[in-house]
Amino acid sequence: ELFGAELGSEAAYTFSGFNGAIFSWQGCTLSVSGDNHTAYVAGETPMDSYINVHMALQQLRVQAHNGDMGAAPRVMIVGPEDSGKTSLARLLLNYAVRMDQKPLFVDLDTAGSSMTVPGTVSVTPVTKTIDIEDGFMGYATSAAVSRPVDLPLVWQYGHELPSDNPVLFNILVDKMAAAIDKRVAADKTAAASGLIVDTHGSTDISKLETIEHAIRTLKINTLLVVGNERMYSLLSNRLETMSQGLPQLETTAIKLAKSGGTVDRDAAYRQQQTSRTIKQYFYGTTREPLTSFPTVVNFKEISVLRVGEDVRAPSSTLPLGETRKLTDTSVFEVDLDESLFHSVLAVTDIVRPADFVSDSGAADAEGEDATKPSASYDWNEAVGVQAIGFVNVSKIDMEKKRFTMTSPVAGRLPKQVLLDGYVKWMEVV
Ligand SMILES: Nc1ncnc2c1ncn2[C@@H]1O[C@H](COP(=O)(O)OP(=O)(O)OP(=O)(O)O)[C@@H](O)[C@H]1O
Repeated sequence: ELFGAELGSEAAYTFSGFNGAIFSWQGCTLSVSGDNHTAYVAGETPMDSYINVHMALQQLRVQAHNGDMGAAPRVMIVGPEDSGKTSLARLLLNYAVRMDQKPLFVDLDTAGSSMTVPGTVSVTPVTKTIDIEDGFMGYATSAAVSRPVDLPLVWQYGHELPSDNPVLFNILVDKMAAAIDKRVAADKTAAASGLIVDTHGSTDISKLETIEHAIRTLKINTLLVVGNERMYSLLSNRLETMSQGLPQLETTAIKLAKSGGTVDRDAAYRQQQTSRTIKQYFYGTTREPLTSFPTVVNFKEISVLRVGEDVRAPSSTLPLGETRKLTDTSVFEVDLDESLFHSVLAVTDIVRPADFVSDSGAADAEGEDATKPSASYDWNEAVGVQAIGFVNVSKIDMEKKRFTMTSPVAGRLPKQVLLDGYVKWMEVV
């Protein structure tokens, strides 16, 4: 198995830019070939404890299928960076699917989004095992091609870490919880199968307020703490305090060991993986390629918004003694200029008034504060709006005041209001 998905015997699989562990319950012979690989046989594995967790979750699902809906496992995985949280989520999802369950995968790992571009949060119904070679993006791509009901629901957060803008992050989790409630009300199997929530890696207890909010909002009943004793102990205490204020919240924390094989990724490796994920969003995977199309858009046809403090104006640039007032959910109209080059923007379904004249005015606003809120229109509906897709700004013509945007959907941009993100991506031909 690879993270819970069964490998075929005598089958060949191709991996690139990937680390992982192949596990066998009975032993097997593997033939490995290719460049730059480090293949070894591990002596120790936490797989026994992982399968025990799966069996316990499965029992809860059976209870839920038998009518005790409150038992449905709502699992959140937390732990330090590179402790194997996403891999454990993948394993638990795969085991659930192999037992005919339909869990929801909630991705709160904003910097390392698995199913779509980074800087987002998403929820995806998982009805098939996660692609062995192409992972979560392979799952999302095949959903885009042939199973639209399994496509993720995505919200553009636009910042790297949950702690960058906790107010906005919590609003998005609330929106997501409402979408999940709707989904599980309409699908009993999904409701009983529960959720698996992946989170951003952190051990900084002072930054765990977003985790606590998500535990409450997503009604998490099982908290898996991977690879950090101290975090387990602190969170167990916090859960006790939280349940005093919220008696209906019963969350059990379980401590799990990190797999010895997990790889500590440096910034360059993470960057490479981010770039690969974005490329797969626009161009699919080797087995399921997608086509992206360039679309030319005039500045006056679109508005690009940003929710929360603008990253281009750091606090360090303020006059001495002045502090920035965090206006976490203020909506800013971003100036249309070269700073948007290579940006990955979310397409929203916000309708711009027909007579709207953008005050971002591109070069006209030169020298002005790029973060000034738009005076001409109240964009508040942009807070917590769902992303219906993403485009990449691949060219900017300042003279003719137009962008070329790459989009996996052909034709004109369907809507004119876009949300800025934090990632930049340059297509390398
Ligand atoms: N048992 C294993 N053997 C080898 N590689 C592994 C194993 N488990 C995970 N990995 C690899 O280690 C890296 C980190 O794992 P993973 O992404 O699951 O960690 P994470 O805790 O989710 O990270 P993040 O800090 O992004 O939240 C990934 O490249 C993953 O493919």
